[in-house]
Amino acid sequence: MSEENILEVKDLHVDIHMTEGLLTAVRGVNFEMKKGETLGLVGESGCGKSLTCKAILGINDKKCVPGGQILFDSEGLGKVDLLSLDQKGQEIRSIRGKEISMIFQEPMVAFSPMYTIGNQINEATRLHITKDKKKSKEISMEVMRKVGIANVEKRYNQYPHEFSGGMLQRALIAMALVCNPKMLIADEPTTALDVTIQAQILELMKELQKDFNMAILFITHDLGVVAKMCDRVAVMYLGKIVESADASEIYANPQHPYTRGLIGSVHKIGSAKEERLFSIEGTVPLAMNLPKACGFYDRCDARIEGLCNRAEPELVEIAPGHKIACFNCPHEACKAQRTKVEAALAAGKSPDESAGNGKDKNPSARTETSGAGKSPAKSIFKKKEGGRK
Ligand SMILES: Nc1ncnc2c1ncn2[C@@H]1O[C@H](COP(=O)(O)OP(=O)(O)OP(=O)(O)O)[C@@H](O)[C@H]1O
Repeated sequence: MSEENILEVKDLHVDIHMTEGLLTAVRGVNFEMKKGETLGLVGESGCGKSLTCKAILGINDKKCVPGGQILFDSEGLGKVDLLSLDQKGQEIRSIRGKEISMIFQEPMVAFSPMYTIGNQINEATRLHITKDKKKSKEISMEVMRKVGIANVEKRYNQYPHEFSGGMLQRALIAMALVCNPKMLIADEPTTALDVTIQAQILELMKELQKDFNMAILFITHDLGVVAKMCDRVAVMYLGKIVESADASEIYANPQHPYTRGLIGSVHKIGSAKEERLFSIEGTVPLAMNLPKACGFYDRCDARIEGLCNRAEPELVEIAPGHKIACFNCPHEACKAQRTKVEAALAAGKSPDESAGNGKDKNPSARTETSGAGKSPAKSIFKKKEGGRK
């Protein structure tokens, strides 16, 4: 594990054993996070973002089975593979909540309505920092002040229903930060808030990140939030990362057709009124019995027939720090992968060694198995009918 990294996720898989069959929800995800940086994990609903995060914390359902490696630079345990730890054992519990914290999108669900806010923040303080009641209350109140909760003495003894949505999200952030974690996982932390409160919370998170010098893994489908918050971005589709780069590079120079679609679907302030928003036709297919093909094939307007429906591209680096998994990309590294896979297919060999995860159950070409009941799309980027005038 590299010295500058706090986290390295290597070939992460999450398989879900359903009565209908095996759902390969996360299919070989690789990324790393440097100390103190913010990485945005972006993608549509159902592409595997939350399962990836829950695998890091070891809080996935029993039926969701992770594989691969999640290396974490822990204070107490040194460099450790989180997946090798007993997911209910003492070691992972000494990391979860203390060294790695998480905030969710729904603070109302995260807090129990039965206990006061102070009591719940204090629970983490007592568990991980000090058993001394007076001291732990002081620490909890201090962090409540830090996240901008006024009148802390009164607020400490109030119940969740007495807090507004924005204030409750601040309290949730306080609970996540009370142990001074090295890493924070923020799963859509502002989705449930209105835009002005959203902006305040994002600003607060940025300030606190500097104060606490922590890395943030930011899960979102909102590219506006990514632009504001993230140093780097990993775009996920159907359980895989299809593009990753610095945030500024992703916006200036998106290469994967899916990333271009996501960016095109965000309205930019200052753009002409007549300019219409793009929508990506179809939905993320269900990752069950996937054929050997690019996961985005059915929705892609840049697909290459006979190739994208027969092999799955791997992530290749096209510029320092910029990776993409697409056969139809003009960069040399992508062209080299394409040539190799085409040669393997022409020779009647499996292209698995050149590209594709080789774990798919159905080796047939992707024809009718489009998943999620979609008809094969002619173009993914359909201009919205009756767009802005
Ligand atoms: N406990 C579970 N049981 C069955 N299927 C699950 C479970 N958790 C997740 N899935 C499925 O795994 C896939 C990935 O889910 P995940 O929650 O990681 O997606 P996501 O990208 O975080 O979406 P969202 O933005 O909606 O949270 C989806 O098809 C989802 O329905």
